[in-house]
Parts: sequence; C-alpha cells; structure tokens
Amino acid sequence: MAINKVMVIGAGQMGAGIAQVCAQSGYEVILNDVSEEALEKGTKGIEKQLARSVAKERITENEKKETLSRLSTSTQLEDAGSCDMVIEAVVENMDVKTKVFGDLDTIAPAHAILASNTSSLPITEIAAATNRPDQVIGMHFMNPVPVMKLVEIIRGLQTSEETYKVVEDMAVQLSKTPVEVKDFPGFVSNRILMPMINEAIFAVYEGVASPEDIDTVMKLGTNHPMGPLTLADFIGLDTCLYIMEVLHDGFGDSKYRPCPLLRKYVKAGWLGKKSGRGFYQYQ
Ligand SMILES: CC(=O)CC(=O)SCCNC(=O)CCNC(=O)[C@H](O)C(C)(C)COP(=O)(O)OP(=O)(O)OC[C@H]1O[C@@H](n2cnc3c(N)ncnc32)[C@H](O)[C@@H]1OP(=O)(O)O
Ligand SMILES: NC(=O)C1=CN([C@@H]2O[C@H](COP(=O)(O)OP(=O)(O)OC[C@H]3O[C@@H](n4cnc5c(N)ncnc54)[C@H](OP(=O)(O)O)[C@@H]3O)[C@@H](O)[C@H]2O)C=CC1
Repeated sequence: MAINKVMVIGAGQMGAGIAQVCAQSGYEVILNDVSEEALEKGTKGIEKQLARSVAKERITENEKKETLSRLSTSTQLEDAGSCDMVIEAVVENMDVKTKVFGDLDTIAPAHAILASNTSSLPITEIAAATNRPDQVIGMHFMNPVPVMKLVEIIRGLQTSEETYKVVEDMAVQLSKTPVEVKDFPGFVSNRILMPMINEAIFAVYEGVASPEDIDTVMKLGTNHPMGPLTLADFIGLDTCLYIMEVLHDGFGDSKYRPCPLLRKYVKAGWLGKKSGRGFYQYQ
C-alpha cells in the first residue's frame, strides 16, 4: 500500500516535529489539533527549523518552500477522510487516545493505517477502540524528532504483517532507523530511560545533590548529552509522570512508583520547558 497523505494529530512538540519530517520527506501532511493556537505555534516552529536549515545550507530556499506547500493545518478530525495514514500525538492519556482512535475509525478510509506515537501505553488496548486492530500500530518517535534517528515500532496483538511492513518502510523513508518492539509498558526506550529520570528526581527529593549537580554528574560522568533533570524538563514533567504511572500500573511493581516530587511539580503546573518552569526556569 502506498502512503501519500498523512494526518498528524496533536501539534505539540512531538506532533509538530513528526509533521515536519513527513513533509520534508515528500508526504502531503495535515497537522491537526483541537486548538488553533497550538497549530499556529506548531507551524511557526516548523518554519523556524526550516529557515535554520536553509541558513546552514542543508536545504535550499526552494526545498523549504516545497516542504511548507505540502503542509496544511486543520481543527477538524473529519479531514482524516482523505488520508492514507494517521499518526496520533496527543496527550499521553488512554481515555483521550481511545476517543481519538474510535472517532478516526469511523472517518479514515478503510485502507488507512492508524499509528500512535504513545510513549508507553498499550497499543493492543488503543487498537481495541477500533474495528481495524490489524491496521493499528505504535510509531514512537524520539524528541526532538528532526534530530533523533530512532523510531520504535510497536506491534499490537492484532497488528498485521502488512501494516508493520508499510510503517517500517515509512520510517526508513523519513531517514529514521526503525526498531521492532513488543507491546509491553514503556516499550524499550521508556522502560529504561524513565526509571533513571525518576531516580534522579528522588535524588533531588532526598537532598542528595542539587538538580544542577545531578545533571553535571550524569553529563560529565556518563557522557549523557543532557542531564536527566534537564531531559525531564525537555520531555515534559506531565509526560514523565504519565509514563511512570503506566509502568507502575502495567507491571504492578513498586520499583516504578513515581517520585512524590514529580507529582507535586505536575500538580503545581510546573511541566518543564513547555510551561516555563520545571527543575529549571526558562526565559
Ligand atoms: C519521552 C519519550 O517517549 C521518548 C523520548 O523522546 S526521550 C528523549 C530522547 N531525547 C534525548 O535523549 C535527547 C538528549 N539530548 C540531545 O541529544 C541533545 O542535547 C540535543 C540533540 C537535543 C541538542 O544537542 P546539543 O548539541 O546539545 O545542542 P545544539 O548544538 O543546539 O543542537 C544540535 C542539533 O540539534 C538541533 N536541535 C536542537 N534542539 C532541537 C529541537 N528542539 N528541534 C529541532 N532541532 C533541534 C539543532 O538545531 C542542532 O542542529 P544543527 O547541527 O543543524 O545546528
Ligand atoms: N515529549 C516527549 O519527549 C515525547 C512524547 N511522546 C508522546 O507524544 C505524545 C504527545 O506528547 P507531546 O507532544 O510532548 O505533548 P504536548 O503537550 O506538547 O502536545 C500535545 C498536543 O495535543 C493536543 N491535543 C490534546 N488532545 C487532543 C485531541 N483530542 N485532538 C487533537 N489534539 C489534541 C494538545 O492540545 P492542548 O494543549 O490544547 O490540550 C497539544 O497541542 C504523547 O503521547 C507523549 O507521550 C513521544 C515521544 C517523546
């Protein structure tokens, strides 16, 4: 099956990045969000990234124009009716995702593949909200999408071989490296990364060291490009908490309990870089 037109749902940091790489790789893209403001912010960010690439002579002005001409925006889910593929990147919440997939199932053409960029939620359960579980799959990009090479591809219980192959080919078309992962909470990336971030938050909570010093230890001591607390702010503390909750509920093991300080920050609206404050202050 050939993919020509893609809808990306959710114009946050992940959705905007996914829309950008899809448009840059030649796909027609509709970026969808419930909020006009999010769409405006998302497209401004894409324009800025492309302008940077022109300035660095990685792409030409003409390639930038062509990429932008392939990108449109929409607040109507009904526009998925013209798409071969939908990639969902809304908030990490099962109720919201199953509602989106249930609606999409009635709107998207029968041949369309419905993919989720979920960080941790079971693909099998998301697929069960549709009448086409064989065409539902996890396509987990990493943040920042234009830079990070990995896409974890997650097969739900009923994902067909054909769906897997189409999505694997698309990941390669986007110049990413696909890795196949089974449908377990947090997949591979977040099963390993998020407990490390949670442990760094426990270290702050227990007063072991300051956030700056914890990040310095991990950057200079273990060569991580960002310290775990800077990375948590970058990912979004709400997303980190949702992922820890999915790991905790999914495995029923106390080693995945979210740190109380993480809960407190999210309750306070300190969501990290995107809200202006997390473990660090921004602007
Ligand atoms: C939560 C999940 O479900 C899964 C996840 O995604 S977990 C998060 C995974 N991501 C990571 O672990 C990222 C860790 N951090 C890094 O790799 C690096 O710090 C980084 C790539 C983000 C920035 O790299 P850096 O060397 O510190 O900074 P910088 O020199 O400014 O950036 C390097 C390149 O990345 C680009 N870049 C940085 N941030 C970017 C962004 N938000 N969007 C697009 N491009 C970006 C820069 O433009 C630059 O590109 P050029 O070489 O073309 O100029
Ligand atoms: N942050 C990260 O590093 C990574 C995140 N992910 C996953 O990607 C997904 C999105 O995360 P991220 O981009 O960080 O989140 P953001 O909060 O940045 O963006 C989510 C966007 O989705 C919008 N939205 C919410 N509900 C709907 C809906 N029903 N229809 C359309 N749009 C909707 C939100 O609008 P509003 O704000 O108005 O509610 C917001 O604009 C999550 O599943 C997350 O786990 C995957 C890899 C990495």
